[in-house]
Amino acid sequence: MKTDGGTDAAKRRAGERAAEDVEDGFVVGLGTGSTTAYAIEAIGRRVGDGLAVQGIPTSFQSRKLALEVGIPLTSLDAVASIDLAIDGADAVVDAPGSDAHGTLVKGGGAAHTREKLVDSAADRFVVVADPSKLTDRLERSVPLEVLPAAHTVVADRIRDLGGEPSLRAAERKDGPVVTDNGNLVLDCTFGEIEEPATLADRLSALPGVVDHGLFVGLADATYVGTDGGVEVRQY
Ligand SMILES: O=C(CO)[C@H](O)[C@H](O)COP(=O)(O)O
Repeated sequence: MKTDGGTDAAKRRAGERAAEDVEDGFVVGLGTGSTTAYAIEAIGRRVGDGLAVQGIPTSFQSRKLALEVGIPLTSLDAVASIDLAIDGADAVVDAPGSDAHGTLVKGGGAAHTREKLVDSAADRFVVVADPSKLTDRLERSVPLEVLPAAHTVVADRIRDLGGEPSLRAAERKDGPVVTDNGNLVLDCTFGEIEEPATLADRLSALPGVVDHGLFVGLADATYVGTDGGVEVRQY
């Protein structure tokens, strides 16, 4: 799960900076991916030093890591609120002055449905990223988690919307990626996405789509790890 060189150091800085925001007694949403993993490890170290927190994982991967580093876990239906969610992103729109500023594309790890559920339920949602994730133009493909029975129908609707869908293939298994929820993933390219909020509404309206990887208006801040430290974008 580790990446190399500067990017890995930047991810670590961002993740560890976000972990500093966790306060005693917090319920914390634990996102998925290599950048969030640094936050989870840092929270685990603070738990070892006596910090009392409860984590809500967003995937099998983040649950496994949280258990390994000693973070007590709970679930969304067992808490009244989530104080802070920390999560990574595949793309972060960095265009101050634009309506899309702070929009995310997530789901590179096929965990975006549970990530959106937890991140949107949190009082504060902090994105952790390295500089390669920042973009002023949103051109990245958007993952859709779809019911298995719906993948061909949804693919047709995506083409109707001007997109090009591709069923995500598993790397070390014949056949497709199957999400933690037992569904499939369609990665959909739309060229440049000029109005992410409009596209997000259209994708949400498609029968058979469980959720999509566009996160519009959800992030409160992005912590960007850099060579020398961490830059903070507040939204
Ligand atoms: O959305 C995600 C998983 O579904 C991840 O947060 C996203 O892919 C970023 O991962 P990484 O921190 O490894 O670059």
